[in-house]
Amino acid sequence: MLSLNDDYLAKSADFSTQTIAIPKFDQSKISNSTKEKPVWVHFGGGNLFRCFHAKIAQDLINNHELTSGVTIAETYDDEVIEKIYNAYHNRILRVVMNSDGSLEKELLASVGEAVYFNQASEKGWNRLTEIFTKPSLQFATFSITEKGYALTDVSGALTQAAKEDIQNGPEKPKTNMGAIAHLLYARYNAGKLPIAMVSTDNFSQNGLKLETEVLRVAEGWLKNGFVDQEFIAYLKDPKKVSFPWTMIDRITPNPAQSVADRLKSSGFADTTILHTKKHTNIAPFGNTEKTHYLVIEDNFPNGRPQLEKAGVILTDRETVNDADQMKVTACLNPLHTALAIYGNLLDYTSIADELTDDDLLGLIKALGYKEDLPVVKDPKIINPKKFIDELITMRLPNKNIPDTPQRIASDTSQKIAIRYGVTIQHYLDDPQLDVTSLEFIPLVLAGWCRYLMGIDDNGNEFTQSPDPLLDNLKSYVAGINLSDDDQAKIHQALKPILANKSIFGNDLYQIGLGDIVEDYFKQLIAGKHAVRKTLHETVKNKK
Ligand SMILES: NC(=O)c1ccc[n+]([C@@H]2O[C@H](COP(=O)([O-])OP(=O)(O)OC[C@H]3O[C@@H](n4cnc5c(N)ncnc54)[C@H](O)[C@@H]3O)[C@@H](O)[C@H]2O)c1
Ligand SMILES: O=P(O)(O)OC[C@@H](O)[C@@H](O)[C@H](O)[C@H](O)CO
Repeated sequence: MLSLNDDYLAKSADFSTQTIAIPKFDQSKISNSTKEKPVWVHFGGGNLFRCFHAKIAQDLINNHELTSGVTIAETYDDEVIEKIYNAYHNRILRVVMNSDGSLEKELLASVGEAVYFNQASEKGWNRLTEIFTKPSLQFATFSITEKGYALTDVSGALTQAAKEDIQNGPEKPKTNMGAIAHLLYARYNAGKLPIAMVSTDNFSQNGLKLETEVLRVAEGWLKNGFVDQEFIAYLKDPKKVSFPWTMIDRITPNPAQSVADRLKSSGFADTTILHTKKHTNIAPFGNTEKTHYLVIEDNFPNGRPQLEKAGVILTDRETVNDADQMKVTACLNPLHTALAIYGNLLDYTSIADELTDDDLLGLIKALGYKEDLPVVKDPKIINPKKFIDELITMRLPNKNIPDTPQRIASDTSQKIAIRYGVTIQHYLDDPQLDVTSLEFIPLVLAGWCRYLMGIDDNGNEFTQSPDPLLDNLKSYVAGINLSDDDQAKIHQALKPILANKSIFGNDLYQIGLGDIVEDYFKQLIAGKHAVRKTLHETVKNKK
């Protein structure tokens, strides 16, 4: 059996027999230069990083475009560093799952160092702080999930941790954004060194969000006398600290047992999937799809490697924003979340299987083509109609991709405003359009309220995916039972959810959608199999 920890250069013939591509470089040299002259730090070493960013770095190192590797900084899950990075010499087996059933395998050794960067670990905290004082550091990327940026709670007020960070100053903040502001303060004190801070998380204007939240902490420190105005000026000077916007697209499911089994039977030993206490599902291997897009605003004040040589599109902010709005708010992620919600209610555990269900296929087609596409601005670099066509006909139905509605349903409360709220806002802003003409977005939002009940369409309980607001949201619908048809009771249960601007971007009642969602919800709870019936009738009538 071959292992990730084997000497891949000495055993290159064995790796070749198993059709595993190997690095063209000596990992120890790259690790040393990463430690001495770090260039690229990545926050959140989860599956997306392992399958996408790490491969970009590997291609650049292979082609001598990058002379040091990536430093992983994990702020959240210490098990990931210890049991997945360090235990395997920071290596990754990346598997691309083609639609013809074949697997493309590559051993990635582009991570040079992996650090648990959390105030609970003095060693990791000091090490990353030191890295941020190095002039060689050019940029940091992030894939820490949408909730990783939060400083406020559901009511829009600062969380307790955020208040404490602002109160206690830059030494040892607890929140991610406080910790990032701490690092930038160290970089400022090291000579106002330049850097690009590049969010690659799935939400519109992700760079702006990162910038706003870091500044929120820093300005709190200014007010409390911990930092001077010059630090704020440094953060706001794009020639010193930039926050480029990005669009990232690559369906990267959690590592799947089916892939582990295929690797094992081909003679690869490291296939144990780890489910951490903090709910990260991760393994020595990562599995991803072939299709991918990474579009980044070209604003790197300390320079950058030739990322375009590894397939990254570098462009201006407007084009990034258009591409991102196209993908995240219209042509992919809203369709994904619709499949996640209805997939759970209808007991699906595979996205590819859902695509064989005419009602679900009809739902995402109606959402994408009828309601989202008309308000999408063409980013020019990717054609929106072709993008949906490719998604619906090739990417989602790929049976070789083990993606699940359960993965996509995690943190839905954090994603609704982005995945549906932006389109709703376009309908509100355009005098030619009528927001109350929308049918499928309200059907999905009603489906989400139905999902919060934790009862599937057969009347059985199902396990909901993790979500920071889940307990709170579930409490509102706790008194609702299947077959309830008391409109006042339904209204009382749904009002605190549907009126919440931080979830939807608007109070849905104020814009005329609240009653439409309530109406669908009433149909969806009409009894067992009412979800199927409502979905079928709504989709059928619109074909
Ligand atoms: N997986 C995909 O298909 C995909 C594609 C495009 C974009 N994305 C973006 O990347 C993000 C991560 O996806 P993934 O597949 O790597 O997920 P994952 O579950 O494999 O990894 C999540 C990573 O984020 C960290 N994390 C989780 N909660 C955190 C918190 N509160 N604060 C800081 N770090 C936290 C985890 O420790 C882990 O490193 C997504 O949320 C999304 O924004 C994912
Ligand atoms: O990663 P999340 O949790 O923001 O969303 C789940 C999926 O919709 C997402 O990961 C997609 O697979 C991805 O956006 C495809 O590029």
